[in-house]
Amino acid sequence: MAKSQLEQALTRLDDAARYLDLDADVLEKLKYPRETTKMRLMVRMDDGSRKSFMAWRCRYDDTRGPTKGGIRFHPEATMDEVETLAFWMTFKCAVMNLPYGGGKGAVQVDPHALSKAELERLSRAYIQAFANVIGPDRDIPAPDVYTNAMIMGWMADEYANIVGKSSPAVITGKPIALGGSLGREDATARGGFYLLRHLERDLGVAPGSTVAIQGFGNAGTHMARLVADVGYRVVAVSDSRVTLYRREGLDVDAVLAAKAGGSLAALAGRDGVEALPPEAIVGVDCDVLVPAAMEDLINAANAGEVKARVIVELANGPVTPEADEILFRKNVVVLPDILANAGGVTVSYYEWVQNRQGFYWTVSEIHQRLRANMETEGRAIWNLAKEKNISVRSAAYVHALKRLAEAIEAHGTQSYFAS
Ligand SMILES: NC(=O)C1=CN([C@@H]2O[C@H](COP(=O)(O)OP(=O)(O)OC[C@H]3O[C@@H](n4cnc5c(N)ncnc54)[C@H](OP(=O)(O)O)[C@@H]3O)[C@@H](O)[C@H]2O)C=CC1
Ligand SMILES: O=C(O)CCC(=O)C(=O)O
Repeated sequence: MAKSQLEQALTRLDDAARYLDLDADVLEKLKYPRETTKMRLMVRMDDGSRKSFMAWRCRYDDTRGPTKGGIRFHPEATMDEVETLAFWMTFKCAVMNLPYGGGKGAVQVDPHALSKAELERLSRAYIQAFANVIGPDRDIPAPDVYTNAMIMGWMADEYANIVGKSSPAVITGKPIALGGSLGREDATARGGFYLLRHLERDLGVAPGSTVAIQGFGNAGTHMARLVADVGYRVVAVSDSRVTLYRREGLDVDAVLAAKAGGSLAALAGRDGVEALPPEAIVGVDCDVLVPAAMEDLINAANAGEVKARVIVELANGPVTPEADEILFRKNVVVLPDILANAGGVTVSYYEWVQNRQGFYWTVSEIHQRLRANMETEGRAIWNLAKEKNISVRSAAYVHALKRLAEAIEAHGTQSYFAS
């Protein structure tokens, strides 16, 4: 029988455990999600009918603090996917030494098929359903695929209505007007960008190197702008419909404008821009490939096509464990999701801290802190990978697992956290 997504993800835990002398309790604790709540949301449509949508929230592990992680609105969302994403959040928060465990949520819906009012009712229904699961000290959602600051604003408002008081620290990635943090909007890309720049010499890339970006939403668009601004050449970008490719480099401003105008394809054929199928981005000739969309993009079937020397995983889980082995043998360096896209949750943490203290930082303070955090954890993981001759992903898991194990043990052997 084929492995579930979570079973596949757990192979990374087993791999990391080989490098540490762990108490068996630690692995037993981390092998299963602590709590997954499943609810069917009933939402009134504009035409007066009611439609139902399956929704989940998983709190995978709260050993190191309240669970933290985004909410995804996607037609193919499943409980297995939510639990896997929550497992990754557990390790991501530990990689960055944030005082959080891992969580994630999703609604199985195509949000593009809803009107704005329907989307708002769906977002509020999610909070009505999960109000007892989430909370500023229990479980703190944020944006993910096909959710954004506007949706987080509606959700924070609904939570405030339910608990009868303003409670901004319950959700991060909010609009600035509702206590959102400066710098959260591009934080996922910026974290990956700071990591890439810090490791340039080790990786053998620099401004002038070529970049291909898969997925052109929050993570992908900001990454395109950041790398182009310092002189990297963005040769390809893709979304769910098309890959645009130009060997000499794309005009990033024009690409951003085309996407904002509704369709990347509008640029096809202009100035030598080629339009290819979305999946063609994997084999594009480039130095740095940046997956910024969904899981399993690079798998056993297409890993051999990768021409990039470096992969920066802004997406969660874009490389399967089988593909990881193929890439490692090909000397392709993968900067793994739990490190490379951790800028998002790190600035979410800053937002939560600012909400709790009621005092807000400037955007340059946010950028400075984020850069320092990415460089500290990134360097430690890079050095560990070199020292043990293992992949950067394995090193990131070992780095996080050490912290998780210490916390599990510190709770005491009779604690429910460790029992
Ligand atoms: N937002 C955040 O703060 C964080 C996000 N991430 C991860 O980054 C990734 C992207 O998230 P985010 O940018 O927020 O999401 P967005 O919803 O903003 O953008 C998603 C992008 O992915 C594209 N896409 C969706 N399905 C496919 C597909 N099958 N093939 C190619 N492209 C596809 C979409 O295409 P189209 O535009 O055509 O719909 C869109 O451009 C996800 O893995 C997410 O979990 C990780 C950390 C934090
Ligand atoms: O900002 C956050 O809290 C979580 C972001 C997220 O869902 C992720 O890192 O995958």
